[in-house]
Amino acid sequence: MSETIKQAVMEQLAKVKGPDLEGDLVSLGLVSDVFVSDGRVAFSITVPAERAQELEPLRQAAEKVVKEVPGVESAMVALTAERAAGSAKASPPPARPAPSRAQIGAVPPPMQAKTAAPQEQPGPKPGVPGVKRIIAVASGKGGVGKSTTTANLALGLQANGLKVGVLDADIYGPSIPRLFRVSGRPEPVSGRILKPLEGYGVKVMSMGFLVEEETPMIWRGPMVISALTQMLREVAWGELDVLVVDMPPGTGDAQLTMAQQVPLAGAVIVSTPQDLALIDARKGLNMFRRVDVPVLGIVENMSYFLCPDCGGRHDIFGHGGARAEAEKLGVPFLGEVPLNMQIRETSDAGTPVVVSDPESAHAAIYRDIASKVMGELDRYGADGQRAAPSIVYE
Ligand SMILES: Nc1ncnc2c1ncn2[C@@H]1O[C@H](COP(=O)(O)OP(=O)(O)OP(=O)(O)O)[C@@H](O)[C@H]1O
Repeated sequence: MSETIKQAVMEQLAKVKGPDLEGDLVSLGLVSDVFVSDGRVAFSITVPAERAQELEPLRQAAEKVVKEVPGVESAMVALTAERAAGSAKASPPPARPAPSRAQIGAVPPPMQAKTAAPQEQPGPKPGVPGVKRIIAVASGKGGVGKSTTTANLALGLQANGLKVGVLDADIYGPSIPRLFRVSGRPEPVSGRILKPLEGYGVKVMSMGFLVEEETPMIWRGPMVISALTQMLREVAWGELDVLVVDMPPGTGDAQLTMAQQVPLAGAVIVSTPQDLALIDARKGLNMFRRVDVPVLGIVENMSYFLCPDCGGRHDIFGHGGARAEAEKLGVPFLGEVPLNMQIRETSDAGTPVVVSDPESAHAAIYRDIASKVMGELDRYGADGQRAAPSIVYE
């Protein structure tokens, strides 16, 4: 069945003209392997990185024709950049005679990824040697302070005596390099294995190290998943008590597949108190429950505003929503972080408050959240499977 669909998909794609309206996507060799699973189709089209935005209509056209194939329920089409080996910049794709595996744009040769089918196989998830626990920090939508929380939580765990690493999987806007003030390219230690960079004693690996800043964030779907698995498994993490994964915001297919493929011991959901963010947070919660990953709790970020002038506390976003929601949903409430200039300035300057002002009340809040996360982790096995809640709330 899936072979028939695959063939029909290729036939449809052969009707779509290439980026310069010469030839078609298939004969130009721009289509990656096509993955088919339960009516879900995923593939990528290779384009020059600098033309990604301009070629969005091409992506949409390909998606549209593929959805017309009988038996196809959804199509995940990604534009990926191809680059010359050893070069950081994407180069125009050479015409190829036949469809070939697409390469991940801007990934240096040791990281070049094989494509992987999203959601095709849950299978056993092997752990990462030396890493005791992997946890995800997620948010239902962007801009809620997920990366700021990831960085300060990781540093809080370290302040509580743990050996910690951070894997920045937020491909849409990797902010971990900035938060830890680390840059450069990870060097290979042996073969394909890369050495993570280090900031404030925390080992850090990020998609941001592997792409040029100006490279459009066009990595989506299956490409991203395989890059993520390689960042997990082809990085010399060494001995870690906890590896904290900063997930991309949202609850789409890419996030679900990540949640499925990474051997997670648990997930922390970051939300602002607004209703909308909470609805999104609830979606995030359900996403992890669907794949049997325990939700370790919810952090309410930008919970309230302490006025530096009058000293008054202002619940500008209607504080308390996340605590009530957590109680309703039966997940731990990990703490509330105020909307605060110091948190913002220290994050944006790459000196998160837990390290730059450890005596401050804000640093204490993050350490407390870290302690609660540790307490929750103790309740589950390293694979997060034992005693994972199975109820999905709608
Ligand atoms: N508690 C806070 N008080 C003040 N500013 C904050 C707080 N938390 C985060 N910020 C600021 O909000 C902005 C967004 O934060 P951050 O990048 O952590 O969010 P995010 O959810 O990871 O965003 P994205 O989804 O876009 O990656 C940053 O400028 C950060 O400094």
